[in-house]
Amino acid sequence: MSHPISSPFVEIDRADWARLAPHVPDPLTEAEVRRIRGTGDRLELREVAEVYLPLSKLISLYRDSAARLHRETTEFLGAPTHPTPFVLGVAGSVAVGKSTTARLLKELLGRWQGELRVDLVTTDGFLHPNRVLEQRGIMGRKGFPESYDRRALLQFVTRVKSGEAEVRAPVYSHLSYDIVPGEEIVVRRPDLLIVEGLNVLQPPPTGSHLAVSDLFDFSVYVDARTRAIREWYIERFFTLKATAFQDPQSYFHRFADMTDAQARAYSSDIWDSINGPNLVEHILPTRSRADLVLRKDDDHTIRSVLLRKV
Ligand SMILES: Nc1ncnc2c1ncn2[C@@H]1O[C@H](COP(=O)(O)OP(=O)(O)O)[C@@H](O)[C@H]1O
Ligand SMILES: CC(C)(COP(=O)(O)O)[C@@H](O)C(=O)NCCC(=O)O
Repeated sequence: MSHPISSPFVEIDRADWARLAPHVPDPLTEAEVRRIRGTGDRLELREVAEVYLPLSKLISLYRDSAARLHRETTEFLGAPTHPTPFVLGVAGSVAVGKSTTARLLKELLGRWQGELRVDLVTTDGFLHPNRVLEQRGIMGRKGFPESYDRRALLQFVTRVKSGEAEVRAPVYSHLSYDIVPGEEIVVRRPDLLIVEGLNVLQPPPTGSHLAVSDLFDFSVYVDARTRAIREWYIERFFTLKATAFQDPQSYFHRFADMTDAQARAYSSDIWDSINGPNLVEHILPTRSRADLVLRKDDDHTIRSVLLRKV
């Protein structure tokens, strides 16, 4: 008789998790929460206090432990070694709210123990430019593992993790729907690097030995029901249609004057042909590789936290 695979996580109900919150008076202002909150997300100050403060505390425990291990290893080797940045991965579907989570953690962790230098990099900068995607006939697979220059991403994180003084990453624009030629972000030996993207928890592709997730000291997967994320994607499309798409520079400007029926049909189609299949085939299977899962309800609020059994 085969046994069901038991979960690698313990699930902690939001109310129990909130009791672990350290006392931090006014961690962020309303204006800061508004600035951090992505289009369509419902992040509230209450969620910052109840969910993200305990999470920041936990991540800082992992960071302290990594620093201690580093000190002890240096002592053991009897040779000085430089401390390396702590690397945090944030994964999840398109439209699940990963970028809000990543921006919020950057803000909270940066203020946690004095002034920590935290840098945030999104993996869209490592997408192949549209020109290459077109050449390879994979424009309809933007966001799938093969649409990224995975080697360049791995090299980037390896160089940051190994303490290089200055490491550069390319930049993607949702406005032009492409890599921005000549633009880059520069990472200079941060204390902590956050790497956010759909595919950051992928195992190494066949023939490679290492994946970017092998360099993570901690990882968070933002999770919700697939049906709910589909609705969030479509709702966000409507909001973007009324805002970002109105910009004549936007790649999506041609959709700015769509009727509601056309917008629903078009965004459902993108979801059903690209983002939905990518979630089911590639992203969801990586959830169990995370150290922690934030599970959202259909109204976007975080319902529970799943923590890897240690
Ligand atoms: N076409 C677009 N135009 C402008 N902003 C966009 C567009 N698509 C997505 N965004 C923004 O880009 C960010 C990342 O979106 P996404 O990759 O879907 O991840 P998530 O919703 O999990 O943060 C979000 O803040 C979203 O609002
Ligand atoms: C740019 C993205 C692939 C996300 O990139 P990430 O930063 O997660 O690597 C995604 O937001 C996207 O634009 N997907 C293409 C399909 C669509 O237009 O929704």
